[in-house]
Amino acid sequence: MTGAHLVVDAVRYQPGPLLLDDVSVTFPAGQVTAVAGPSGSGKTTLLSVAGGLIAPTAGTVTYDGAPTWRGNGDPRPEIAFVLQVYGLVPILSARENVAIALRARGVGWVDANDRAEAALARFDIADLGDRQVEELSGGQMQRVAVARALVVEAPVLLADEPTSELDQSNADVVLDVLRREADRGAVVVIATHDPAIVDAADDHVTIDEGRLG
Ligand SMILES: Nc1ncnc2c1ncn2[C@@H]1O[C@H](COP(=O)(O)OP(=O)(O)OP(=O)(O)O)[C@@H](O)[C@H]1O
Repeated sequence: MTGAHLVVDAVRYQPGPLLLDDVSVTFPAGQVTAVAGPSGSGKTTLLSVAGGLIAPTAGTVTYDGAPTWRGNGDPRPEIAFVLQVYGLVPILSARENVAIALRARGVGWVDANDRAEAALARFDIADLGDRQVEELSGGQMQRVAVARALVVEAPVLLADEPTSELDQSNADVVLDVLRREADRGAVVVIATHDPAIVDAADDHVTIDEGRLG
């Protein structure tokens, strides 16, 4: 763990409409930071630019001294996401969906499967490992997506509404695991409109109409 911060500096994102307007924020290592704001305020857009999925129109995002945008929308291996639309492969099993995140980072099949199984167990869905993701409920899919992001032990974790489909006890498990990721030194950012998550975070920033408040 490097302990580097994720630094968003004077970012504008304007694919047509102005969606991020002069946003500067540092997401520190070892801390859970909430990005709070109403629906449509720009939380997903900020996480996407911060994590290097889309290029800023102006300004920079850097992690450990290098830009997160690599020119093609492929995130750096140090950055893991829980996306709102999950990004799971519907015809693969829950375990395979988690294991491919490790396979993409060079982990062998046997090890990847074992670690995927353990990650599913953390979220109480080990029994669903063989099920195709398209057969799962929304909340079960969300836990597979969280397990996939967590299993790679990335130093940067960007989670977009990671508990929106979960009941309170499963939401508590996910928040607890994200907290532990920060405790081991990761940058953890959670986009949310849930005041309870904002309260549980170490710090928060507020976004409205693409501007930080
Ligand atoms: N590529 C795009 N082109 C034009 N408008 C866009 C594009 N992407 C997002 N938007 C708009 O930008 C605004 C911010 O969207 P974003 O998804 O970042 O909001 P959000 O805060 O994450 O909302 P929610 O809480 O509903 O997920 C919205 O009005 C959305 O419709």
